[in-house]
Amino acid sequence: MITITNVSREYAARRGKAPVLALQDISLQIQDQEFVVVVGPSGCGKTTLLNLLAGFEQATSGQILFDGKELKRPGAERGIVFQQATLYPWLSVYENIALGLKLKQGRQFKRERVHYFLETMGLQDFAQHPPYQLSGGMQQRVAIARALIVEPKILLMDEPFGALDAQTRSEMQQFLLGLWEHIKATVFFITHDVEEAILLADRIVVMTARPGSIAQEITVTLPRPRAWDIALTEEFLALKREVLSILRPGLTHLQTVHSA
Ligand SMILES: Nc1ncnc2c1ncn2[C@@H]1O[C@H](COP(=O)(O)OP(=O)(O)OP(=O)(O)O)[C@@H](O)[C@H]1O
Repeated sequence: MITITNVSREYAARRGKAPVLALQDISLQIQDQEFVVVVGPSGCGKTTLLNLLAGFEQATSGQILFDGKELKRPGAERGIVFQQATLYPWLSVYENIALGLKLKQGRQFKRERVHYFLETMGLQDFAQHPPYQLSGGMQQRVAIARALIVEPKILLMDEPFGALDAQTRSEMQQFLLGLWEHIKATVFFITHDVEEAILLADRIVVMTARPGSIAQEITVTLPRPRAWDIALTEEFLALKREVLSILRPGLTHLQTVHSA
């Protein structure tokens, strides 16, 4: 479990600019195997929060506990997937996935693990290809495999499908849902896309504009497994309206006036 208590993060003043308070007084608990999605306006501190959980940055005040221990630096129990797949172009898909495994774990073990993930990700025919020969969605699958191969307890995902076209994005959402049912790791996922948030999440954390704080937490009780057409249900639309009314209160008001 991750417990974030009264966390704030200020970036120091730079080149004559005032300091930036990116996050203000964030308190949040993330349960084991929960799928938590953070949505919020641009610049509200979503990536800053993820970087704190990754251990890339330190809170200015407050505390983050991971299974009761203070979280201060990166660790193998936290896998990270960014918007760009950030793969090594001179290594094959196989080698990119194998990167996280240590040599001392033995060749046989390594080979089996990589093959397991190649299969799970539907990449078995591309093992020896360099990543730039793969589509964007496939490259992200390699990045997810690379993060998962060390069996992290939590997967931190920063807009992982943000750079993909709509069709591939939808496929990757379904893929991630299936994978998550299977691996049952905790997922902490950042997105701009409200529909993506509702489709994936057990709980949506809606943030305010900068300085980012938590506007509301919304539990998503839609049944699982979920397919894309759940977005057509009344329950889904009600959730969408709820999230949008927090993110863009003016817009929801206009829609109401228009449909009246
Ligand atoms: N290293 C830094 N130094 C100074 N300011 C920073 C730094 N990193 C982020 N910021 C500022 O902190 C605020 C929060 O940034 P952050 O990237 O966390 O927001 P975000 O919600 O992820 O944004 P987006 O949705 O656009 O990706 C922004 O105003 C940003 O300019």
